[in-house]
This record gives sequence, structure tokens and C-alpha cells, in this order.
Amino acid sequence: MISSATAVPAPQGPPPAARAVGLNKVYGTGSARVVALDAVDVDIPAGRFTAVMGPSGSGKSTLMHCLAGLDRPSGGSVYLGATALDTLSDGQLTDLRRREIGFVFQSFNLVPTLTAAENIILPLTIGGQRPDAALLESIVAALDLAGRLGHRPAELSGGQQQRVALARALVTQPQIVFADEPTGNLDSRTGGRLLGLMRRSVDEFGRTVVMVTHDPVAAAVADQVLVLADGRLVDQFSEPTVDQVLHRLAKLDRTRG
Ligand SMILES: Nc1ncnc2c1ncn2[C@@H]1O[C@H](COP(=O)(O)OP(=O)(O)OP(=O)(O)O)[C@@H](O)[C@H]1O
Repeated sequence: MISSATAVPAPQGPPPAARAVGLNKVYGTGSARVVALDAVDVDIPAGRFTAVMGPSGSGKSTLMHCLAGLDRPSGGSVYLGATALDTLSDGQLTDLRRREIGFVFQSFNLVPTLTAAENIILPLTIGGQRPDAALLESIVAALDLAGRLGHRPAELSGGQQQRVALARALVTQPQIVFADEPTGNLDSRTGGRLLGLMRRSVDEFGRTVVMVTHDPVAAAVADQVLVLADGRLVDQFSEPTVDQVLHRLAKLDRTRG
């Protein structure tokens, strides 16, 4: 038995929703070789809102794709909850993504032949499930989509398509939502509403949200900010304000020359 003097204290609080340990990602070979992620260690706390920032090409999307099991790392490990993703077959990974993860990408990935309503419930339809009617109604109302449900993506504005994509990400009640520049193409009012909904999904429904953004106003809605540069995690801070985000990014610019 280990004496109390030598026992390692148990970690406090819930385990992280996602974790990267020594994460490496290399694309290409020879002169085309790019180290997109270089020994990145990050914890994504459960039930919190994390923003990922950094210059263009710093590895933000790659980190998110690896954490979400969309891309296999070149080295290191990724955990979703207690599950090590490298122990899963491609089929098991697809299953896990469908059950546990919601995605909101810049390109929306909506199915052009389906209506907004059909797109929103698609992840459930694929799994042979029906949506929780009350939840669906509250998401549609919060995103102001009630009047557009019968329209196909080509008949919707960019902002409306973005909101349909977010509704689709939330309707399965995933443990964790990954959003890549979700407000990138939106006017400030629509972007603010979308951020508010993601914030509410954390505060009221205990979801975990990870969002890549270049926008300090969007990042300030998060609980913590991770900053990448050249494939490395170079800064991390909690309870961000817009001024603080601007200040830390300016400091990063100066140190990188
Ligand atoms: N499929 C790929 N093949 C080769 N190189 C890639 C691939 N995907 C990303 N990269 C490279 O990896 C690096 C990190 O890219 P990533 O898209 O993760 O950056 P980012 O921080 O999300 O950039 P941005 O803010 O411009 O979207 C970049 O140098 C990019 O060119």
C-alpha cells in the first residue's frame, strides 16, 4: 500500500473533454514537408468554451481536426474523454464522431438537395433516430431559422447556412462541438447571435465548445484562449477580454518579429 506521504494526489475536477499529448502532424515529404503541429500538449476542459487563435498557417485547423478524429496524428496521442483515438479503427472513429461530436465548418458542408430542416436533423436520420422536438424547436427559435426550414441551402444566405450548420451540430446533443471560424462570414449581429448560442450551449447544457477564430471579439466570449504559432502552443490564458486578446496577440507579433 502507498503511504499517504508518497501518494500522488488524484487529479481535481472532471477529466478534460479532449486532450493532446505530444501531438505532431507532418504533411508531405522532402522539400514539401510541413510540420503543422510540433509537440503540442493541450487540455480542452469539459463544459467550457475554448478559443484557438494564432497567425494564418499556425496549425489551428490541424489541431482541431486531430482532436476531432478527422485527421490522424503523425505522432503523439489524442484522447476524447478517456478514449485514446489511436486505438480505434476508422469505423469506430466514425461512430464516435457521430455520437459525441458536433462540427461547424467554414464551408458549412450542407447537403444541397435537402431542405434546411432535413439538413439540421441529418446526423440523427443517418443513425435512425428522431430529434427531440422541444430541443429542435428551441434551437431553431434561438437561431431564428423558423421561417427558412423548407428552403434548400442555395436559397439561403451565407449567414443562414451557417446557422443551419450550427443547428445541425447541436441537435445531436454532442459532448463536444468543434467550430472552425464559425463567425468568419457573418455580419456582427448574426455572428453575435451565433456566439451567444454557443455560449448558452456551454452554460445551460454543459457542452464543451472549441472554436478556431481570428476575431478577438469572438475569442472574448470563450472561457480560455489557446494561442498557436508555427505549430506550437505559445500562450494560454483564461477569462479573456477583447483588450487582453489584442494585447497578447500584439505581444506574439513582436516576439516573432
Ligand atoms: N493537407 C495538407 N497538406 C499539406 N500541408 C497542409 C495541409 N493542411 C495544412 N497544411 C499546412 O499545415 C500548416 C498548418 O495549417 P492549418 O490549416 O492548420 O493552419 P491554420 O492556423 O488553421 O491557418 P488559417 O488561419 O490560415 O486557416 C500550414 O503551413 C498549411 O499550409
